[in-house]
Amino acid sequence: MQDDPLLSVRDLSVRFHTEAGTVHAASDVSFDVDRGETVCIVGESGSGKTVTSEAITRLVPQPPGEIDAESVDFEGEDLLTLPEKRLRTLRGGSIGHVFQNPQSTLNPVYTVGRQVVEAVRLHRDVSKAEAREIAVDLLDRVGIPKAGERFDDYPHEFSGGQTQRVVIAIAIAGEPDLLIADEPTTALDVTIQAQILRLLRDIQDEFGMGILLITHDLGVVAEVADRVVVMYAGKVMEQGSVFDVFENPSHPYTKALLECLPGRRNAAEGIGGTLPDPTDPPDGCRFAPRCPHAVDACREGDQPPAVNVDGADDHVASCVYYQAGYDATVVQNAGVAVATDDADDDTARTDGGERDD
Ligand SMILES: Nc1ncnc2c1ncn2[C@@H]1O[C@H](COP(=O)(O)OP(=O)(O)OP(=O)(O)O)[C@@H](O)[C@H]1O
Ligand code: NI
Repeated sequence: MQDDPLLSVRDLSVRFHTEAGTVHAASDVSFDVDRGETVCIVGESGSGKTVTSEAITRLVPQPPGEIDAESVDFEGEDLLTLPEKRLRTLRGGSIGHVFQNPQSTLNPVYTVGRQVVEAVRLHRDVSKAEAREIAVDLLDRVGIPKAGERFDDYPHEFSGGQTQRVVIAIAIAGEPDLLIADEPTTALDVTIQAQILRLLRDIQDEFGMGILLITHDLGVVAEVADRVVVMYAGKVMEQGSVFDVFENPSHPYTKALLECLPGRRNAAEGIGGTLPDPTDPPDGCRFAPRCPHAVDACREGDQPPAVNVDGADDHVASCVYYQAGYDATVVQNAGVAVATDDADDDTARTDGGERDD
């Protein structure tokens, strides 16, 4: 018997009604996050990662936003139709959220300790003194040295890496089952970045929570993901286990992204062209205008359905070439597979998603 996923998102779409027109920020996005699992949403800037993650708990302001979905199921409740009051209990409680801009999470006029205490008391019925104890413990656990002494310091007295640790402490204050972390390491240098990723992993091991991690950095994905959702221009292009997606990238967009990794063919140039206008996305596959393999069928109708690309039934790509009557080898054999025969270049290779510590 298999447990239901912790989070199950089906056909989630987010539009913004603006003076310039309707922005199609995310369209028919579907994925699951299991308990204890890390799912990464990856894609270029503007592909709809943040909007998707914030729509899960309906944080996208409506209006100008408009969220719809078949369902957004979290622990048996449909977040899409849940009363706002219940949703507020879940936010910061069962669902922790680390926002893309950590500075905006902390209020500069209150001490860090007070803000962690507030997060604790919001979701746990404890006295002030107990909350303080829990807060110090949380700060300690996320690696703030001498947490008790730092308790009454203000946010500006913390470095970027420490600020991110505090933000994570606040996000886990409610002992979440799901942690949504939006580019949690982007602003940090590589050493600190590695520490923060390790911290998230340690917390996950301890609490068994599911993590939805948003990043544009494939290096981060290789480091932490169990599964990967590749987004482009608001649509899911490909998804599968980290092993399948890195070893057998199947959508031309995923291949193009991987070719931009350090040491790869397009490391310097990046993917040619730009994202389509989100108020007027192209017909057919949204990547077609930049795709070297695009044929007429790629420019017609809707985004191609997600179809199984190999034996693994959870590895799917939304590409015309995997449909009956097309020769999938045209896209499968192109690109990354031939780009590297350099054994040193293992940036994109992972050990099948296994953790190496
Ligand atoms: N409040 C808003 N009003 C109008 N358009 C918006 C709004 N918020 C986001 N968008 C648009 O939605 C699209 C997706 O944005 P989103 O922030 O989700 O991208 P992202 O993948 O998170 O990018 P980044 O890597 O830069 O964080 C973009 O075209 C963006 O301009
Ligand atoms: Ni974002």
